[in-house]
Amino acid sequence: MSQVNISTLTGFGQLSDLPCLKLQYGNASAVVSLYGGQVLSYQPTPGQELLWLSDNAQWHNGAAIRGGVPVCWPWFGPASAKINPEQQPLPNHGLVRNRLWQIRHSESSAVSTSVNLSIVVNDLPESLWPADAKAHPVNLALSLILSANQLTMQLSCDTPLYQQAALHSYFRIQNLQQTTVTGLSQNYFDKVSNAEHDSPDDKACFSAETDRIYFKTGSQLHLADDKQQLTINQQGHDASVIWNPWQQKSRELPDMADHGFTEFVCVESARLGLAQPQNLYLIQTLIPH
Ligand SMILES: O=P(O)(O)OC[C@H]1O[C@@H](O)[C@H](O)[C@@H](O)[C@@H]1O
Repeated sequence: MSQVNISTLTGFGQLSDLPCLKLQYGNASAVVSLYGGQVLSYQPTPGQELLWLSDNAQWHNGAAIRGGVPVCWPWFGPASAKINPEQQPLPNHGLVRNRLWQIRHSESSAVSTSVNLSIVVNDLPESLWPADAKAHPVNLALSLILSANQLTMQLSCDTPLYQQAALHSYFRIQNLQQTTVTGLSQNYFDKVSNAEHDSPDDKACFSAETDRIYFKTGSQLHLADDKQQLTINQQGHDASVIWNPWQQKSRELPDMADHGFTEFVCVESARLGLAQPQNLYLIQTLIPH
C-alpha cells in the first residue's frame, strides 16, 4: 500500500481558496469540499476521474458548485407545496449546498480511508416538523468511505422530519450518444414534458434534454458508455433521478460551458417521499470496473 491518508487542500481546480479534504487509499483518491459537503473528485486510479466538475463552477457569493456530488437536503428541486405552503423564495435543492460543513472524524485503516462531515441547520421551514415536535437545530451527516475498489457516500439525519434528500452525482462520460443507465424502474415522471411515462425497459439513453424521476428503483444501477462501466449501488432511496440539460439549458446555465452537456450525466439517488416524518439514511456507492 503506497499511501493511506487524509490531507487538507486550499482550492481545487479553478475553485480557488475552497477548503477541501483529499482522501487517499493506495492508488485511489477522492476530494470533498467542506463548502456544500460536496465530493468533487473520485479517481480509483491516478488520472481516472469518474466525476464531472464544470470548468465554470463557482463557489463564491453563495453559488452552489456545479458538478461532483451535490447534497440536496431537506428538499429536492424547487420546494414542493407541502414543504413551502406559503411559497417563500426558497433555493433549489435545499439549504446545504452553499454552506460550510465541519469535519467530525477521520480515520485511515487497513481497508479504507474515511471521513465524517456534518452540518447543523437551525433555519428549517416549520412545515418540516411533525405537528407534535418542537423545532430545534438539526444535524445532517455525510460519511465518505474510500477503499481500493469503491467510494461510499452515506447521508444521514437522526431527526424525524418531512425531509427529502438526494446525492446528485455528476458522472464524467466519454460519449453521450453511447451512454446508457440501466437498472431503472419502468415508470418515471418526466419533468421535461411534465407527465408520467411508462418505459418499455429499465434503460435510459440520451438524445435530448432528459430530466426524469424513476420511482422505486432497485439497489443497483449501471452507467456505461463505449469506454467505461460503473456500478452505482443505492440504499435508503425511493427514486433515482436522471438528468442531462442538453444544449439549450447548458447554454442558459451561467456555470456551464455551452458544450458542457456532452461531458456528463447525472444519476442521483433520492429520497423524495413526504408521507410521514422520517429519519434519513441514504447511501450511494460507486464501483468502477
Ligand atoms: O441547477 P440546479 O439547481 O443545480 O439543478 C440542476 C438539475 O438538478 C436535477 O436534479 C433536477 O432534476 C433538474 O430539474 C435540475 O435542473
